[in-house]
Amino acid sequence: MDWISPNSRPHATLSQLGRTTHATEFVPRVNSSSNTPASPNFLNNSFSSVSPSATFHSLTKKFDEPEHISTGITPDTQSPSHSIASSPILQDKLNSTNGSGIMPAYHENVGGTTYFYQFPTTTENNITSRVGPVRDENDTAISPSTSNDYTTGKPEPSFFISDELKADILNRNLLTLLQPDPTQYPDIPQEVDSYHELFPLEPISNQALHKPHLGYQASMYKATHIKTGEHYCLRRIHGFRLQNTKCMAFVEVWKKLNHSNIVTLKEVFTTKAFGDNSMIFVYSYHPGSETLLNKHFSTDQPGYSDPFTNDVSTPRPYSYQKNNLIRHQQHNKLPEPLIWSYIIQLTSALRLIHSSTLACRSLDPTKIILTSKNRLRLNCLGVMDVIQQENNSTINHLAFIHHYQQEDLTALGKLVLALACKSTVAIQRENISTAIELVSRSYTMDLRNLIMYLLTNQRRSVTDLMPMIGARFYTQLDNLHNHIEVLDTELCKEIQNGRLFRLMIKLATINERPEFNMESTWSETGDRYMLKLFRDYVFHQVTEDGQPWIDMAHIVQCLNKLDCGVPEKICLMSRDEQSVLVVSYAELKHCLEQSFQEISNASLMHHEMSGAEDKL
Ligand SMILES: Nc1ncnc2c1ncn2[C@@H]1O[C@H](COP(=O)(O)OP(=O)(O)OP(=O)(O)O)[C@@H](O)[C@H]1O
Repeated sequence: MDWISPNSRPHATLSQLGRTTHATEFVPRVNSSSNTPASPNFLNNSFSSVSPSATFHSLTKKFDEPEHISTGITPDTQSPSHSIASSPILQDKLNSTNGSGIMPAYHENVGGTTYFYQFPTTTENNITSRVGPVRDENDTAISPSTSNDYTTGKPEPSFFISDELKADILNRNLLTLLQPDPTQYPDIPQEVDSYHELFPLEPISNQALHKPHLGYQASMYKATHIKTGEHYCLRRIHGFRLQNTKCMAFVEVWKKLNHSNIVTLKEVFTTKAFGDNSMIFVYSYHPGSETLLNKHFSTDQPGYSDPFTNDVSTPRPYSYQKNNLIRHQQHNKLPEPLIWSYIIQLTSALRLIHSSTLACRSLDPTKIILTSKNRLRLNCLGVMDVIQQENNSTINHLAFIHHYQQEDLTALGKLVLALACKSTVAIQRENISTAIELVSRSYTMDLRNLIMYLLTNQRRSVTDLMPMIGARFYTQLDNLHNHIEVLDTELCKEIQNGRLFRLMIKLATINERPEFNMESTWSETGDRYMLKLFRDYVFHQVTEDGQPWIDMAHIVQCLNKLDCGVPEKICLMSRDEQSVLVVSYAELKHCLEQSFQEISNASLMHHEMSGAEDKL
């Protein structure tokens, strides 16, 4: 560190000054005052190690290759003057040295050859306009991942998570945090067992006639666990009185099932909180999910109509109906890879269920939920076991498991047929042969054979389906791995951002702290003064005409270098321009750690707040 104007840095200690290493590496001349120890040849000297690309193209490069900066593990430590090039404050000062407003020339010796460079004029080199897009504070302009690079088809690199993923995550967070309006839902209890903040996931009215579980009415709520704050999905079976606890044996087995295509059952209990005897099944909550019925068979979707539904008011000849079906199928059919993806996920879940001596027993489009990227999960598992055990307590349901498993496979066949015809009516007995014919016309024989196997064979097993799926399994696996890779890349970015965020917490905790240890000027003196100037250097740069200059690349690069504590030196200037410090990132890092440690220790001592430092 070089101390250029001592009078404006009151409390610098000798030891701090003594930490200075190889200070002559970069000695800027900020003004021409006689007490400045800089050499008259400073401009030439100071840029002697600059490579042209690192100077003139630094900003462009940063935007071209932001990943290098955001990862920042090995920041460029070779070009101290890079800091000057990217600092309009210093450029301003350097401009003023020749009074012409044009940056002076400098030269560089590379392998014995001297290259001469001249800074572009201010208008050409208008930093603000060069970095114009970054001025969007919502980072939309600096995170070009929103827009694809249409020439290459690849998303442009960004410092931040992609907009699509961000929107998906934010949407899920939003749905998770939704709070019920008590005036809108006065009948919903405040608390149900260990859960509160119940929020209905479907309209509650008009449900009295809708009895999806063997004649029992059901409703679905999002809820928060009182103790853990975690979110769950409560399926309430209305008016259900549990007489014996035999069924709990099933519940225990279901609770142990953990599979990526199953909505996990957490617990089951009875309650009178709703004013009746209700049975509550607690499931994991998957925000933003919709049922398969809603996704592919809902008449609410614009343009959807079930092709197998006849208009009874205008009867048509059979040939007309058939042609109509074929035409409809050609225009509306689901892509075959999507159907196979569903088959793979469903059979994967069924495989685990059946091998656990259980049966799904509710394999229909209302009991399958979908989240983004066509992730499918079997829902409401265990409900049928509990209800049926209660209704027929004398029957040994375990003995019927094989039969139920066969029913699952028939249900799977019907579901695949319904998907392939995009019709829930297609699976009615009178429509099945037409539906199969449609599938033969529109899809591969493999799909038809799978449906036929499931709908016609007597003794079937889910493992028999694996050879029929065949190499499509590899495609599914490949897609998943590719998706994991995308998420991994996004996660890497956010890890780096988290690292910089922790660094900024430290800086912000120290900067402008009004009083510490009875010292009112603590944050303005000693090591902290350097950090204050550094904060200005990173965040408060202005252009020559005093306009704010915001360059994400500059900010990220500076923070990365600080985090690494590289030996590169930068020139910090006070706002009154009376003092200039030449200091290395290593020294700044040391100051930051020491100052934060001081605050952290005091905080622990006085408030017994644990682990602020460890967490950071
Ligand atoms: N585990 C869950 N996590 C998040 N949302 C869920 C979950 N289970 C269901 N949902 C959502 O709750 C809503 C209602 O689910 P429900 O199972 O009651 O569907 P439904 O079509 O009304 O079926 P039913 O005829 O059985 O009532 C659906 O929008 C569904 O996506």
